[in-house]
Amino acid sequence: MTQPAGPIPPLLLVGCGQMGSAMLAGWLADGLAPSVILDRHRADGPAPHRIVRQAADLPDDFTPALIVLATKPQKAAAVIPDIARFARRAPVLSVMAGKTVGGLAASLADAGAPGAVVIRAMPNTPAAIGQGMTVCYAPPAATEAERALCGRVLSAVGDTAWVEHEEQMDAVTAVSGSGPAYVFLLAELMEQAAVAQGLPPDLARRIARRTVSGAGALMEQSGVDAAELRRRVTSPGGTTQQALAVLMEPEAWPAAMDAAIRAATLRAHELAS
Ligand SMILES: NC(=O)c1ccc[n+]([C@@H]2O[C@H](COP(=O)([O-])OP(=O)(O)OC[C@H]3O[C@@H](n4cnc5c(N)ncnc54)[C@H](OP(=O)(O)O)[C@@H]3O)[C@@H](O)[C@H]2O)c1
Ligand code: PRO
Repeated sequence: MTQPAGPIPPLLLVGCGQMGSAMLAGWLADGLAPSVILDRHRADGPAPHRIVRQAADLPDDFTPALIVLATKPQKAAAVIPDIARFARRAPVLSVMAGKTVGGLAASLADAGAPGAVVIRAMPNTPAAIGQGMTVCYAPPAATEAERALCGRVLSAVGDTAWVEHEEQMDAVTAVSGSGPAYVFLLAELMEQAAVAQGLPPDLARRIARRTVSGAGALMEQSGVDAAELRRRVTSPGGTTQQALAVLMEPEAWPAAMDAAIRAATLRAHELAS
């Protein structure tokens, strides 16, 4: 789908915690039209954007191009009545894990916004530096213009993809939504193991971080398959082969990653209700 060019249209960002502020950083870097950030913790924000602590501070005729819902899924029931009056005029883009389009639309209808358009997206925190991965789902009722609007907003913070089946969003959440945490854990564990081998902590931290970020950048820039890049590091009879024999045992990383993604997918499904 071709993304419209030009500035990112005015948003109402509801919830500006870890994910909301990561997206906001990316939007600010890409030229965000004057927008409103609704979050009870932020005291100030970058001009010309307006920070409000509560939805009641916004006038009834306030009409953003898009409402981005970035509170915890557990806060959905509390926040929806706050935004329903704006959702009568603007589509809602939810980044909440688990919460379904149908469930959110029903809650909005109960709160006075029948027929509100809800589109789902699952971004990740590298959005803060324009390196995010966001997967989106739009119900059949969403118009092409509404899809394009969400695509424009999300492509400002990285790569985007769409799924046809909403159920797939749970596995997406487990892989790319939560995924940065798995990569950061890898850096943590490599650092700890380096210290255990007698390296000074500062050097251990530096080489672990740089190895993870450098490998990620190489994978991105080369476009070569991860498995082939792995093979290029693995000299026959060398050190990597010894390490991979441990990690690639079926009961080691393959089983652990499969179980982890399964557990996260299940949790995303549970968060729907
Ligand atoms: N973190 C990630 O990597 C990530 C990735 C993809 C998607 N997500 C999704 O993004 C959403 C936010 O996650 P997060 O990690 O950013 O959570 P977070 O850091 O807790 O941010 C949510 C923010 O929204 C505020 N908030 C809650 N209710 C509000 C209300 N009624 N009015 C105004 N502000 C309100 C919260 O304040 P209080 O703390 O006072 O409630 C908090 O500042 C979740 O649904 C999550 O599934 C997160
Ligand atoms: N952070 C959210 C969670 O842990 C959703 C994906 C990443 O539930």
